[in-house]
Amino acid sequence: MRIDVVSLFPDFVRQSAAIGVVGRAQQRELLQVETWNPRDFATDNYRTVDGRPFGGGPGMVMLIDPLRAALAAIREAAPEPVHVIYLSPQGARLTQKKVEALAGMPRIALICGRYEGVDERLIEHEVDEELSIGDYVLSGGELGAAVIIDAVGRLQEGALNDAQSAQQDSFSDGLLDCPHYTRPVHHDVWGGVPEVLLSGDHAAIRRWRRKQSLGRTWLRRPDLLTQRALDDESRALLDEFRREYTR
Ligand SMILES: NC(=O)c1ccc(NCc2ccccc2N2CCOCC2)nc1
Repeated sequence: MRIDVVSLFPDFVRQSAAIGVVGRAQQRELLQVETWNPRDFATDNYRTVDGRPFGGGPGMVMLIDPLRAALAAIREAAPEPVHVIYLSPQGARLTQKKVEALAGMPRIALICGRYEGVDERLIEHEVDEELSIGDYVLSGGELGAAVIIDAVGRLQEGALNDAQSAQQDSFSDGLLDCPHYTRPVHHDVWGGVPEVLLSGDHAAIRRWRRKQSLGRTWLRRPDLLTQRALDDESRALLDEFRREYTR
């Protein structure tokens, strides 16, 4: 999968994508991240990329043409069609479901706005999808781009090892994760570890973990539960958790 990023701060995007699982996915050529600076496509001597807003008001707006020229170069750089995404507070909330859809695409381009954003005509004519990583304001779209690169990059076939993809499974079915423990089995300040995890009874451990995921989702994010039907076994486990919890 190829991801092209339009940003006035290409180093930030490149460096954040060069570490960890995503960096390794790039080394293995499971993922390719390229950055494009609109300033390199500005035609005036001052390499201008922003303009004063029509209608007045504070701040500046990113000009159409440097962004349009960067997108043309991106399209030119490889044959596959490009799905163009604009990161902004006005976008649809990014979810794991959306991440999985994006991860299946051959190419996406991410436009990172700075200043007060970009000229609306660029969005109308060049952007396929506007996405937000959450209901808060950032100084630029680059952190959103880094989030998408990570979430999508780690889903590329072969990016995660077996342990990591197992971890992925517990999240990807729309529930919160269960608690995790490691040594010491008894911490002198914070006590012990749930007995079942030391039992070696793998069926019971699986059951306990599923029950914890369901219970935590019910306690912390009940909205996630309304979005998915539970099978009979899960329903029974959650009822058991709820009975124990309210006792
Ligand atoms: N939630 C998100 O995904 C998110 C994304 C970007 C972003 N900022 C860059 C930006 C991009 C587009 C439009 C406006 C702006 N902003 C510029 C600075 O002023 C506020 C508006 N902020 C939050």
